[in-house]
Amino acid sequence: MASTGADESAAAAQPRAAISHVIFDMDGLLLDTEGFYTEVQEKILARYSKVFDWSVKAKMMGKKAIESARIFVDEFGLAGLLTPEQFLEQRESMLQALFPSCIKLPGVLRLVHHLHANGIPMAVATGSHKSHFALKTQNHQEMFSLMHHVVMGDDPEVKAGKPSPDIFLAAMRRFEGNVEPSKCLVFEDAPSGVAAAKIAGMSAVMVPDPRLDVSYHKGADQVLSSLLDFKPSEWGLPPFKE
Ligand SMILES: O=P(O)(O)OC[C@H](O)CO
Ligand SMILES: [Mg+2]
Repeated sequence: MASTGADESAAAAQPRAAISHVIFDMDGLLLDTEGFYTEVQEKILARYSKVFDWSVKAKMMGKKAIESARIFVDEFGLAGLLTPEQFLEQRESMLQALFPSCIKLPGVLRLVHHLHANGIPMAVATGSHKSHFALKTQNHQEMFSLMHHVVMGDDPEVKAGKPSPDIFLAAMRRFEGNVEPSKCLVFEDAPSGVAAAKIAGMSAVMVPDPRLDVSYHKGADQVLSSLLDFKPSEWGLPPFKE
């Protein structure tokens, strides 16, 4: 159930941190796109009589395309049968057909509108590259227009993908004023994303897929089953009013 202002009064007394800026991951956090990656990977694996495995997906999530492609080939024992580049080529048309139909995850709109209405600057930091970002967000323009900026995986400042802190530090630097990492709260679904946020010196709320083993939750400051469970006042942010 959605939290109320009354529910949050105790948390507000002693927040976990004094957050002033919020950075959202996109795939699997704002938008329900991770299932598309899984579906396509299963199809490609079937061509080689291999079976999808969540422990490999856990390593691929959140990374730049070529980084996750290398993990896919290595971890599924496809070296010699398929190169990372061929994997990306094989999946491309399937992903392009699926991305435009993606929907927002539960609680996303409520939280984004709430933070925007309260003047909390927000950004997106996604491992996704420009062309995939455009396909995924084409039906969600209104929400993304509320973000101060977006940093993508193919941005020149993002030398390495998550768990490198590059993308979150770039996102932080592009806010107005001098923003400290300790004032930034990152929302992530991927283990590599949580690690990147923590290495950057930020707080991390993880909203993992329930199929991800709990051992991957470690490192997150808070783990929620849905953004509907997020209580802003626990982080020094204005509480929900409804
Ligand atoms: O989770 P994101 O938004 O960093 O995206 C990364 C990949 O595109 C999908 O795992
Ligand atoms: Mg993600």
